[in-house]
Amino acid sequence: MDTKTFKRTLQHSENYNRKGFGHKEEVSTQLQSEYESSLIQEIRNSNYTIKKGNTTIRLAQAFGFCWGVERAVAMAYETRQHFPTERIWITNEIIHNPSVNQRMQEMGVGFIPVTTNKKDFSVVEQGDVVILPAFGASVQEMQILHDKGCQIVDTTCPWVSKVWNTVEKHKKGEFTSIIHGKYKHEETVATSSFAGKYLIVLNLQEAEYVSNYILHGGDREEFLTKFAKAYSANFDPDKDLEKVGIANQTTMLKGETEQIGKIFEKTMMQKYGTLALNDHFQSFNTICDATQERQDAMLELVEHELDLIIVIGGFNSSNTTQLQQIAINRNIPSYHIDSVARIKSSNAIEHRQLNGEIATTTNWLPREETIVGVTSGASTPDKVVEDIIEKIFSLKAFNIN
Ligand SMILES: C/C(=C\COP(=O)(O)OP(=O)(O)O)CO
Ligand code: SF4
Repeated sequence: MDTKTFKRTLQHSENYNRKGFGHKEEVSTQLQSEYESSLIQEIRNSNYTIKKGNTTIRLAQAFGFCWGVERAVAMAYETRQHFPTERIWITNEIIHNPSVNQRMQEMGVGFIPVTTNKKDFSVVEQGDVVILPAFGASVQEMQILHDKGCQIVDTTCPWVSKVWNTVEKHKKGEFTSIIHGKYKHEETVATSSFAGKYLIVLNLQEAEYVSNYILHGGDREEFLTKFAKAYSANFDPDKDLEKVGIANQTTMLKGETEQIGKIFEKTMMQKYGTLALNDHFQSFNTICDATQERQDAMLELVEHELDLIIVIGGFNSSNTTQLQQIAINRNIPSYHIDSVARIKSSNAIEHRQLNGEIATTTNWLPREETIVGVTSGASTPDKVVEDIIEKIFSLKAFNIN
C-alpha cells in the first residue's frame, strides 16, 4: 500500500477530523474538575515540596499529563459533546491510564472488541464515529474505517506522527527502519505499519546483537527466532541491514535511544567507512519533549536524599515504566502504582515490578521522619497523584499499620 498517498487521501476526506470541533472551552471545565488538583498546584507553587508532620513529599519538576495526552483526551470529550447521540468507538485505550479509560466507557465510548487476538471491526457501521487514540492506529485499521464510511476523529499526538514521517523517509531511501520500542505496543504497531522494511529492537543488548550480526554475520535462524514478530514480512537479516535508519517509540528511555543510534552509526562506519556513512545510516531525533522533560526531572529528583519513590501511572504505560527504571538504577526503593487503591496500609503496598509482575511489599512506609519522592507518567491525571499523597499523609499521621 502507498501509505503516504492513503494518509493524504484520508486527511482530505470530509469524514476525517484531527482538529476538534470547537467545544474546547466547554470541555475544559469538565476536564479540570475530573483530572486536575488544587493540592498538586499548591505543591508546584511551593517549589515542588510539601511537608506535613514528619513526612516530606518531593515532587519531580515535570510529571503528569503531557501536551499530547491533554490534547487527545480533550478531543475525545469534544467528540462526545459534538455527537451526543451517535455511536462512538475507540480503537484502543485512549491513553494508558485506567481512570481515564473508565471515564471513556462511562461516556458511552465503546472499545472495539478483540476476539482471538484480533480486533473485530464488524461492530462499526456507517455513520458511527471512531476515535483513533493518542498512539495513533495502524494504516490498515485506518483503511478499514475509511472504507466503512464512518467519521474518524484522529487524536494521534503530532509527535507520534513525526515518527511516522521519519519511517516514510527511510522507506523512500530504501533504508530499513530500526525502531527502538516494544513490538506489541500500540504506538510501535502503528509506526511499523507506515515503515517499509523494519526491525524493532527493545534495548541495548538487542541492538548490540544486531550490530554484531551486521559486522560478523551469524546464525540467520537464531536471528529470525530472536526477533520473531519484531520485523517486517520477508525480512532477511543478510540483505536488509545494509542501509538502516533509526526511529523510536516516543516514550522509550531517552539515553537508550541515543545510545542505540550511536551503536548503529559506529557499526555502519566500521563496515562501510566514514565517507559512505550517509549511504548506510540515517538518524533523526524522534524523542518527544515531554518524555525528555519527565526523564530529566526524574534524574534530578533521584539526586535528592529520598527514602522511597512512588511512581504513578498505568501498568501498561511505557513512559511510567521508564521513570521507575531510573529509580531502580539508583537503588532507591520505588513502587509503581496506578491508583490509591494499591496502598493497602502503611504495612502493605501492591505494585508493578519492572518484569510486569505485581508484588506486595510490607513495611514500605517508615514510621520515622520520611522523605518520599513522587512522580507520575505522561498519562496520569494530577487527581490520582493527589489521592496518593493524601493517603500517605493520613497513614503517617495516624501511624496506621
Ligand atoms: C500516548 C502516548 C504517551 C502517553 O503516555 P501513555 O502512558 O498513555 O503511553 P506509553 O508511555 O507510550 O505507554 C504515546 O506517546
Ligand atoms: S509522550 Fe510525547 S509523543 Fe506521547 S502523547 Fe505525550 S507529547 Fe505526544
